[in-house]
Amino acid sequence: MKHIAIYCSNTIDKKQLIQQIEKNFLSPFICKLTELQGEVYSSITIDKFINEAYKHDKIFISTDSDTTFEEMSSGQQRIALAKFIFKQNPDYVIIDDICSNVDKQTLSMVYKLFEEYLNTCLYIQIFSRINDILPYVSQVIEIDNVMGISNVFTQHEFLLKHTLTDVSKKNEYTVSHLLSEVPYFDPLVTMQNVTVAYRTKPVLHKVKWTIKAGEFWELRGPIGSGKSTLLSMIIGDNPKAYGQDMHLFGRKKESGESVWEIKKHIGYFYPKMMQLFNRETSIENMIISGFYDSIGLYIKPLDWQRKVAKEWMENLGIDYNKKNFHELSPGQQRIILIIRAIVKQPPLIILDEPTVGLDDYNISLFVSIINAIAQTKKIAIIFVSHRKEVGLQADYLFELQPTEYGSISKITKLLT
Ligand SMILES: Nc1ncnc2c1ncn2[C@@H]1O[C@H](COP(=O)(O)OP(=O)(O)OP(=O)(O)O)[C@@H](O)[C@H]1O
Repeated sequence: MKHIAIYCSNTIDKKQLIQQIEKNFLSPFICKLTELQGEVYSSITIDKFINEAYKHDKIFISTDSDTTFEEMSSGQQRIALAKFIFKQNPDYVIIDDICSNVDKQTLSMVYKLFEEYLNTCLYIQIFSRINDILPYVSQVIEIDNVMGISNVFTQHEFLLKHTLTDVSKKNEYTVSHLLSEVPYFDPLVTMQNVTVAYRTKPVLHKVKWTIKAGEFWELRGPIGSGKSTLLSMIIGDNPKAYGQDMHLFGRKKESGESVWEIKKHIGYFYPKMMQLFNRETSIENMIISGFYDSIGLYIKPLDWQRKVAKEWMENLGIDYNKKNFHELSPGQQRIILIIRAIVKQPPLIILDEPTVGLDDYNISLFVSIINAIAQTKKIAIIFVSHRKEVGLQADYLFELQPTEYGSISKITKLLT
């Protein structure tokens, strides 16, 4: 079987690309796919199944446990999708962004599963990070930003070209001039013996965490270990936070604060946010909505807010030349949403898997933005990723380690 890969930047609309592939976009290189049975391993498929399940009240992917597909963590959904795909006996699988959302151990399980069908199933990989290329891909097709084929390589030629070119073009920023007064709390967050279970399933066990002003934290843990659960309790979106020993921004939890009072002090990004934007909004308004903690802007922006948004975009060299947020690719949208999280200069920024779907260039852009903010020591950052992003200079590592009672926490000071 001659497996093939498409290398593209994150400006490409993957949904459209997948549709094109299904309609024989690659027919000069592989057999006609329209006559074959195909599946798509992608977060796009996961979102589609979840939407369909809500709309039709129907289960598309059943699970082995009593957790539904929608309730699963993003990594758990990835494995469930991979298993589901091979049960359909596909002739081909389009594999989009194979390394995202899973920890190392789970990724090797996914690799193994794909390797099992290597000789009977055709793989078409879509990737945006050079190191993600699957070893058994023989041909690589590079496409440009308008989905035209710009180069065709063997894997060896492709790797040779990209190791010779410096893909991680270094971006160096200073942002201290963009940050004026950041509200100061000491500490910002404390958690004592936080213990959470969903139905009978323990998730967090006696977790302790103190986050002080200006600290940069990396939060890691295997899939399903409770990272998003923990963050949603800080953000104020999870009812499990009630009854816990938590102090947020100088106040004990449940001392009469509203969710909006908490959100005022936090800028955040989490992957599911991408699905919440269903109105047409300009890029500028999307950034400014960060001042209001709304998703999209529903009132006229003030002049000073427009000025701040413009300064951030200019400082970071963002010129997508398009006015509508929806016209951007998911990768570009992520960068805009990260600026949206920063723009109000909150004392705490929470970024849950912000680099998923970004290409090598935008990862390096992201790393520089975050390092520049961290260096000001004014804003605390919590960054979650299964991948170690080269160059990111966190001060502390907060790890969740699963046990039979739920995940326990471990803190390590990092040497940067
Ligand atoms: N609403 C819910 N109902 C039932 N179980 C849930 C719910 N939300 C989360 N869970 C379960 O809690 C556990 C922790 O999920 P969480 O999303 O916090 O993990 P995570 O560490 O962020 O995982 P990942 O790295 O895969 O994103 C998972 O086993 C998940 O299935």
